[in-house]
Amino acid sequence: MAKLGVNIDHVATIRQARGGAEPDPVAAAALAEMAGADGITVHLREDRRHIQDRDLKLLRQTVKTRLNLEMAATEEMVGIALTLKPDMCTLVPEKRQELTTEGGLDVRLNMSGLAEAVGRLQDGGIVVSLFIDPDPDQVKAASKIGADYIEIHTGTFAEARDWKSERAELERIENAIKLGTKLGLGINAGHGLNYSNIRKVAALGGIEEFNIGHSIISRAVFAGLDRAVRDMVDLVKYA
Ligand SMILES: CC(=O)[C@@H](O)[C@H](O)COP(=O)(O)O
Ligand SMILES: NCC(=O)COP(=O)(O)O
Repeated sequence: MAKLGVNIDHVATIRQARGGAEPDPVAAAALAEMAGADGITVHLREDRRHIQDRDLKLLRQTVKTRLNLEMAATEEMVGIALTLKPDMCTLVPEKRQELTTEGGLDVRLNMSGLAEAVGRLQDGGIVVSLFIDPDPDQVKAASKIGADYIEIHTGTFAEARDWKSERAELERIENAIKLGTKLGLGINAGHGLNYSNIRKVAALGGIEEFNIGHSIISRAVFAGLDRAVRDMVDLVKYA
């Protein structure tokens, strides 16, 4: 059965809109866990647009499931991770101007820098995942540099506007799952997944954990976080 990691960045986005103290992503993490989340995901961006260093410190002390820290493979972030020791680090590409992550890491192009970051994090006892597009060359490169997991970027699938491109992207995701599994990588997936499109990806099988944020927090605005997490847990586990 697949697991659900709840990304709580957008709770912090609302807090940062006023620069105050609420809503607190630390409280959101506790509620998500009580509703059945298997893990909590946060993206500490270099520009600190949502999650703050204070959140990360408190989450490390309070998260009872698993804490997955998404971050760029920079010196600053590797240092923070080695001090904080999240259960998993997911290395992601980051652009200052983007509204959200626009694609996967180019592992092939940045092999040596990423290999160094992966090695340093693993030496610190942290499990490392690489957020990549469902591209066989990127899957092979992730395996080559010793990543423990890949997180398959599902954003292109989520944005497909006709069945043909959606089916083509699902096929790419399925092939990436098969190849990654064959190479001994653990497989996670995420980005842009919601209450309608999750079934198709979950039904492929072979994905250990889905990281989902925006759609859950959006539903929580109307239905409450407990209901929103429970509904997604059901979809992820019983697709
Ligand atoms: C890496 C990824 O797919 C998402 O977790 C995303 O980067 C979350 O960060 P934002 O909420 O800033 O888009
Ligand atoms: N890595 C994907 C993630 O954590 C959540 O992405 P989204 O559901 O907010 O698009």
